[in-house]
Amino acid sequence: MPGAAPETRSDSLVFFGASGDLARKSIFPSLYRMVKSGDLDVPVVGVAFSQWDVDDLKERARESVAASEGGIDDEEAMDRLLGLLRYVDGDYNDPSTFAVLRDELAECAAPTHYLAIPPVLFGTVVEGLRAVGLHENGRVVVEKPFGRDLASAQELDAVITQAFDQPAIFRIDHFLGKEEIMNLLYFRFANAMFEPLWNRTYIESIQVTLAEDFGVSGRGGFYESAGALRDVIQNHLFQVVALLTMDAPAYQGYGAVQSAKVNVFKAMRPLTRHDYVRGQFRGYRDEPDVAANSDVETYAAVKIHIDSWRWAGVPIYIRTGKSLAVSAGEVVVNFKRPPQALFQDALDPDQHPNRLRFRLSPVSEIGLGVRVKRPGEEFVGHEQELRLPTESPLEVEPYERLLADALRGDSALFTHEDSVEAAWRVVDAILTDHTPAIPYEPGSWGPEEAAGRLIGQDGPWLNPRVDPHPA
Ligand SMILES: NC(=O)C1=CN([C@@H]2O[C@H](COP(=O)(O)OP(=O)(O)OC[C@H]3O[C@@H](n4cnc5c(N)ncnc54)[C@H](OP(=O)(O)O)[C@@H]3O)[C@@H](O)[C@H]2O)C=CC1
Ligand SMILES: O=C1O[C@H](COP(=O)(O)O)[C@@H](O)[C@H](O)[C@H]1O
Repeated sequence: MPGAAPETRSDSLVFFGASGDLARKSIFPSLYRMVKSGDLDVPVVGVAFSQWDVDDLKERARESVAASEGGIDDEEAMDRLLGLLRYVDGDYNDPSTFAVLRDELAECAAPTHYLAIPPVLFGTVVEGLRAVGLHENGRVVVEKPFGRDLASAQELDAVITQAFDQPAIFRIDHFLGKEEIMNLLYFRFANAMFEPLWNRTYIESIQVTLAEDFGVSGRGGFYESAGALRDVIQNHLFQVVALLTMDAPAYQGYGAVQSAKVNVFKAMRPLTRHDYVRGQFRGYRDEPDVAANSDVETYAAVKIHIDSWRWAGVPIYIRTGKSLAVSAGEVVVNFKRPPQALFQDALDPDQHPNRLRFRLSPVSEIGLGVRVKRPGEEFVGHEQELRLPTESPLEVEPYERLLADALRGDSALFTHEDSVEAAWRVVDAILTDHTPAIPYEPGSWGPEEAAGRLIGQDGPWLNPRVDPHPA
């Protein structure tokens, strides 16, 4: 029997990968916040292969929340979270792990299984659940990347849909649960003033940057099997581009947003090696679990073409990298210059066009870059930016939002298989047909070639500025 009806509220959360990096960084703090907000009051079964017991899991949970922003500010809620935790130890390749899990879930009729594990094990875990009947009346939340390429994504989908119906499959992309990314959709379609300009007639180019000033943080094994293109571009940053460039949804409701996003991926031209620059920070090969001759990219920059009426001829540049100069996420929409050089500074190549800038992290902000006249006799101006901080202390963390939605059976903010496959179609060729990764210095902005060969005349890259004391 297939998985749960979408509207059923889950009565337990099974959390595969409880000893992992994501669990420590994000999931325990989110579970804690869910307990505080009343969104989590069901047993949480952590599963890992660390030879832990439930006390080790509780210790990890406590440490993880204590180290997160805000720390433990409600001891009673922390105790409630600890009281919900159960633990199962075992290898996912060993069927007995799932038999033990089934016994642990004996009292639960509708579990949500969350797979925060290495992507190569997604299929193994789903088959393990199915073998012991834990798919019945259950749902599954699968981390990204969903597959390694188009063919493996289709194979994975076939394995998962043997166990779970599509409405019980939640493909998570935590960027879709970020306030500043949901705001891209809201900002575009809640304001009428930008929509007439949002096309090839007025927009010259778009840049999307996700820079991180840290390396692979002990995740060398994972990174060796992924690389920056699979880790971040095919999923998180493509979702950002889709929200930025999609047509208006045809009706109210998130189903229409899903369709509009798929249309963007379908209109993206498949990338070739000429649209792609790869880099690797010096020192990556010395990381644990990284091959001494690894060619895996820790930096990736691509030039996207959307062959649609709206976007024909507007290049969209996406880049991401580890060990770059700063940690920041930003989108810059560059508008075209005025059609005539009316003022004497208009021919200055350093004069910036109008820009709309969406700072996604570390703080969120929208900036509108315009030129204004400098006081004086001359008609000479400079660029000023209207800055709108959009950060709020009340923000819900992405995993808090998305896991609560999954437990409720609300799949609006999760990706669908057609989107995943359409996105793989765009990058499929360059996963294997590419130039070697170019070494770059940690703390830099990545290989020069991304500035030269890739972006060229459409540049320069606009590097996000991180204020030490943001306004
Ligand atoms: N880390 C991040 O910043 C983010 C990660 N993700 C996604 O989350 C997923 C997990 O990533 P991450 O936490 O970094 O990965 P880690 O490698 O840190 O953690 C993997 C987890 O899987 C467990 N595991 C591995 N092999 C087995 C096995 N054979 N049997 C049982 N358990 C096993 C590990 O257990 P043990 O250590 O006990 O062996 C560990 O708990 C990935 O899909 C990733 O793309 C998504 C967003 C951000
Ligand atoms: O999925 C991933 O995302 C993080 C970046 O997400 P953020 O919310 O922490 O900005 C990235 O560091 C990681 O490599 C990747 O697996």
